[in-house]
Amino acid sequence: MVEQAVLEEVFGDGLEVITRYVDILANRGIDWGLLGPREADRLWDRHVLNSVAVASLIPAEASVVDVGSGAGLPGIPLAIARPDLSVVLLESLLRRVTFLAEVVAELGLGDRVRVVRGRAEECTERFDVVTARAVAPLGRLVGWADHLFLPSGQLLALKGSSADKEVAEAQAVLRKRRLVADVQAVRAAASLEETFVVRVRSVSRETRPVR
Ligand SMILES: C[S@@+](CC[C@H](N)C(=O)[O-])C[C@H]1O[C@@H](n2cnc3c(N)ncnc32)[C@H](O)[C@@H]1O
Repeated sequence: MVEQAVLEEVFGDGLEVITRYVDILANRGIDWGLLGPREADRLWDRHVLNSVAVASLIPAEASVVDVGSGAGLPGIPLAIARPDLSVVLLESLLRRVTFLAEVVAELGLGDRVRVVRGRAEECTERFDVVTARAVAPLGRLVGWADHLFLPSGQLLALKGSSADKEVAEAQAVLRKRRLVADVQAVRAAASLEETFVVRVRSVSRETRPVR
């Protein structure tokens, strides 16, 4: 069980809202089949805090699109932990979009969080940051979503222990698209276990001269 003090450190004024979200996941999320029944006991650490670990890589006031958001991970915990962000939850399946729209309204996040139904490949908006968790292997994900981030932006794929292997396997796709990837170790709070995020950026951004 995660200590209350850690949750306060991570979510600050958003603690009551994230607690309501976890309660929704534990009930409606499982009833609707969006999460397996065995996830009920590990929602905080395996899902919510794992999602928020990526926050340290996201610049202030960024626009974020969470591709394949499912039940709202990582997009909803990120939006609650980081009130400076504006977040689009992009999801292709109608049932999940219906769930997301209900939850965003109930949690009062509608001014900063927008739910969009569609496939990443077909989305024409651009964002500072693309997030994705448990959506597709890195090479395929990059093919679907690299047009979604601005030239100065980045794609952050929450990959955990498979991060290095996925980067190695995606090298051909990355080179072809003039992208570079590195693996960042992140954690939601100093006392929590680290996880690994693949950060994908454009080569031109990496080599741009510093003025
Ligand atoms: C395994 S779920 C993961 C959901 C959530 N990100 C999580 O970590 O729990 C993958 C989700 O991605 C969605 N998805 C798959 N391909 C997609 C695409 N090309 N564009 C948008 N959503 C997609 C699926 O409908 C599904 O909800």
